[in-house]
Amino acid sequence: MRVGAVRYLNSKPLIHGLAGADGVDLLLDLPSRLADRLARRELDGALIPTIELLADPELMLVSDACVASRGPVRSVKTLFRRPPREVQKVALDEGSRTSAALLRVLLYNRFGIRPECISLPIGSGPESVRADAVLLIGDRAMGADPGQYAEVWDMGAEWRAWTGLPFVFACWAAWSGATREALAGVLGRARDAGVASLAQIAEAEAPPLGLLVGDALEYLTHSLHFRIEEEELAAMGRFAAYAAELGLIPHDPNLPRRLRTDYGRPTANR
Ligand SMILES: C=C(O[C@@H]1C=C(C(=O)O)C=C[C@H]1O)C(=O)O
Repeated sequence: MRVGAVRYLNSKPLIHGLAGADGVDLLLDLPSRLADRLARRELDGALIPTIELLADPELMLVSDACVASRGPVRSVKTLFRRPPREVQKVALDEGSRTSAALLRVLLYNRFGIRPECISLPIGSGPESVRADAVLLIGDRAMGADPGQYAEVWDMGAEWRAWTGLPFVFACWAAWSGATREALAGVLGRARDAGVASLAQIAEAEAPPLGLLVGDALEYLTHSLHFRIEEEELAAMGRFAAYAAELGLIPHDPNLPRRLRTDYGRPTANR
């Protein structure tokens, strides 16, 4: 099976051990590109930005393994050059879909703002764009220097403060129930093995990213949450409702069915 996953530090615990898994052909890319590849059916399943799953009535959640946070996430930030309530133009990290939608949802609901949106290419830093705010995700967001900005939002913390809920940034999705049956167990086991090996992952991954091992371990252990539980499901539903209200995705009355996580049981009665 062709499976795509995000290459950031945040998803290493989900794919630790997956490369060697039987029948899994693993490909790593940016979250936004994985969503496009899954849409073109080049992949059977992929770890994609949550908003892409919420937006497509044919996609199904495949596993309860995810990239979420229950408070500050540290690797998804909006850097404001002027106060948030004055923002007119935002630059959105090319790798992001979900956090891009999250920023628009928060600006609209808190300040009634629908900003002009431009893309911040992967190879370009925040200083390269003229915008009132810049959204950065992934490893490069962790190192962003807050000193030179009017305000910095940690997007996990902002969502939590506003809704009281966790936030699910990325999750596994597939087109068919058959793929879901085949992948659910593999992905869940890979996550369990990864979460049991966070120290080892931090040690291997931190140096090339210019992070201290302790810092990377703290991020993987405390900032991130790798399992979709009741609260995460509620958060996905709430986020879908806000995004639909803003016209970013269609409203899908079947969403709860697509987000079921009672995998591994016979499909007949679903
Ligand atoms: C937590 C993060 O979540 C990422 C954010 C995504 C998005 O905004 O679309 C997609 C995948 C996640 O890996 C991060 O970038 O650090």
